[in-house]
Amino acid sequence: MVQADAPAKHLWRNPLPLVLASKSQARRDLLTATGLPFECLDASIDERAVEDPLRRQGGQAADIAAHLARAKALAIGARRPDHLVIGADQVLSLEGALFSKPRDLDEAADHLARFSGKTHELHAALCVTRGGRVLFEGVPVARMRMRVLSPVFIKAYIEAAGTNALSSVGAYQLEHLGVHLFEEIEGDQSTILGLPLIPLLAFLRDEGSLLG
Ligand SMILES: Nc1nc2c(ncn2[C@@H]2O[C@H](COP(=O)(O)OP(=O)(O)OP(=O)(O)O)[C@@H](O)[C@H]2O)c(=O)[nH]1
Repeated sequence: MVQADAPAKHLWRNPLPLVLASKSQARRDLLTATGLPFECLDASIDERAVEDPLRRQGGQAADIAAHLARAKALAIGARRPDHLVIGADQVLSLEGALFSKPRDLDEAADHLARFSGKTHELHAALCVTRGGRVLFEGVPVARMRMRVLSPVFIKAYIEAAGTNALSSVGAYQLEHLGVHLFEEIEGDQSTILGLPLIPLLAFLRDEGSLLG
């Protein structure tokens, strides 16, 4: 699916649209907001196969996220060798412990109880490739200070959020009910939602595909 009527297509200097290697609705919405023409393809890589060995070797959150973002971009790049392909991945870290998306609502509640009253980091890796070559990589970080959550609140929040709590790495969607969870946030909204747009657009301007 290519965004045919991209509102900012007049800013786009590349004859080919961008490709977003992602099944994430949040990432698709973020790239749509830029108004640039793009196609979405799900990389469908086995993230655990990439992540588990790195975790066993003591890999840090930023390194793991960067490996996964690169793997997604390169996997789709093999199908779109002439396009600029964007891969992204997010890893949450709390006091050295790494968290992926919760598998069920009980685990989502457990994650929130562990995050309660503490500051966790969201490492949002971005990778842009073309023709099998990595052209840009970055891992901006957001710092999320969560307020102290009572068990009663966590239960009510999970009931209200429902399965939306399973679609994001921190069991929250900041632009929806997740905003109730925080005391202070340090970082760009697009970094928190999983696709750091500021560094992406800066790269595209430097590379010449986007009008500067
Ligand atoms: N809507 C929303 N999504 C968030 C938020 N924080 C993190 N996410 C999403 O959480 C998901 C993190 O999981 P990943 O493994 O990086 O990505 P994914 O969902 O598997 O999607 P792929 O890009 O196809 O790998 C991404 O889809 C992020 O967009 C948020 O505050 N709001």
